[in-house]
Amino acid sequence: MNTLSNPALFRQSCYINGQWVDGEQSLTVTNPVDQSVLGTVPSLTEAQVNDTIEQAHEAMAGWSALTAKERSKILYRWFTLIEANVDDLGTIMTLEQGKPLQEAKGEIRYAASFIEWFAEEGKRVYGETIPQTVSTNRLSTITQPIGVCSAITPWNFPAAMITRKAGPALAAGCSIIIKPASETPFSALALAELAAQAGIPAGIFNVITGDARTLGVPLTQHPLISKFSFTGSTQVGRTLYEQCASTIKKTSLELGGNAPFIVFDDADIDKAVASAMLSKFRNGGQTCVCANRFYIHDAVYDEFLEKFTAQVAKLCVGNGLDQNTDIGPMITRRAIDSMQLLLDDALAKGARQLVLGNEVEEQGNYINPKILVDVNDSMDIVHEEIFGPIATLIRFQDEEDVLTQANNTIFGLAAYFFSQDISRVYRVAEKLESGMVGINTGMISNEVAPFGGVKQSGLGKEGSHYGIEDYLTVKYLCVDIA
Ligand SMILES: NC(=O)C1=CN([C@@H]2O[C@H](COP(=O)(O)OP(=O)(O)OC[C@H]3O[C@@H](n4cnc5c(N)ncnc54)[C@H](OP(=O)(O)O)[C@@H]3O)[C@@H](O)[C@H]2O)C=CC1
Ligand SMILES: O=C(O)CCCC(=O)O
Repeated sequence: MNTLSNPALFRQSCYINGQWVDGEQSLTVTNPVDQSVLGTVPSLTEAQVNDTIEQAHEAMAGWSALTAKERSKILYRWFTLIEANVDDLGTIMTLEQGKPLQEAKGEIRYAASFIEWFAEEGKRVYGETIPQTVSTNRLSTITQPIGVCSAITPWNFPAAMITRKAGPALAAGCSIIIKPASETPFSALALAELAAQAGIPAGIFNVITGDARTLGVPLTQHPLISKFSFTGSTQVGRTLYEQCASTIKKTSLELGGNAPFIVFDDADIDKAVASAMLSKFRNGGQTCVCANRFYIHDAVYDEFLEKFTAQVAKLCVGNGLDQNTDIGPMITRRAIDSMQLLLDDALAKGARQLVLGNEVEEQGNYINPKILVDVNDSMDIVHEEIFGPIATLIRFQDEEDVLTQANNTIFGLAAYFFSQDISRVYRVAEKLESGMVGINTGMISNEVAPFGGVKQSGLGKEGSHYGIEDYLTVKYLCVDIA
């Protein structure tokens, strides 16, 4: 981290109640490029987490008493500081997460956009008046901050998944405690440093690190936590949802996906190919909204495959700090091992892997982009989240049939399709079982639109004007004026 222009952003302590706090034990954080040690972070005890929650609860009284406009000004300062430090924050992210530097800086801007958006949106939280049912009654609602919030976030978007939760929480008047993924805590701690510089009061934005199970228990079960938000795997989401049940917490879950990417015979193929590249290979394929299964109409299959293969063959695998790199290292060796199991299963069941000609030696956490053809529904790779740079192609002929295949999954996060027929656009968009649909585009994420899934991809919406609702309660007031 000695290349940072602002070394204060590299913090190796937790940020709790306005203080930098250490633990008796620590976790080591490594660079996925070569497993070299970047630094350590504390491994907190459950007792330290309980103290953090109590302090966040006390701090919330002052923060929620500010006007929305006062909170907005402070959040706006945080946004400005994040943008001003994009180079250093991007470097920290590339070093701990692996994604190419330009992509990392893009994520920092994306992360900042949630703070800016909710700084504004916090000022537009309204109650309402309701026509009475008894003439002497006056009925209305007020909205109030829900209380202390907790969040557990993943390594694939180490900054944006934090601000997408902290932005609305703070704008609503809540305090929040974040547990980032153990692979990528430094991006979270750098955000905490900037939160402090922005003047966010002590106890309102807290970042804690340590063993996931130890920290997860109080974050999901402490009675003073009112709302829990999680982004990560469906498997862990299920466990945390169960843990939240014991104290009936309001819960948002943004879990795994298995996005279909359908190219109809009336599609603009060049556009579909360009979008496929974005959707499949963003963050090396380690994104919950990445295309996981490509369904290509028989009539355009050969054209799509030829053009797609030509583009994939240009991708460069390497260190994210190198300017030419398109795909950095995967986050862990374990991630590659899981992909290998899916590949082996698919190849054993008749899939073919194309030779692209740009392959590098697959050592450490590096994996080449791959295209599999002759893929079918019997293969695990069609049903599980790949989370890596492997594109699987399936031919189809019939719209109804491809919809049945696309919907044949427990997941329902994102779906994409390409068609220039307006009737088909509405017909297919309405029938796809997913929370988000990209139509003639492979990029759907931004701060102004509701991000979230259906089925076992999760609960709730993040970003957009819906995103703040999860951090508010609606209180109904009934006044008898007789
Ligand atoms: N929807 C999405 O965006 C994501 C989906 N995934 C999917 O999950 C797969 C596995 O990735 P993985 O990193 O293991 O994802 P996880 O779901 O295990 O990790 C996400 C977050 O949950 C935490 N966590 C894990 N187990 C517990 C627990 N028992 N109690 C409390 N917190 C917990 C992790 O902490 P710690 O890091 O300390 O273990 C991390 O902060 C990926 O291959 C991908 O398919 C992964 C990440 C994001
Ligand atoms: O994969 C994820 O969980 C983060 C989604 C990134 C995005 O907002 O597009």
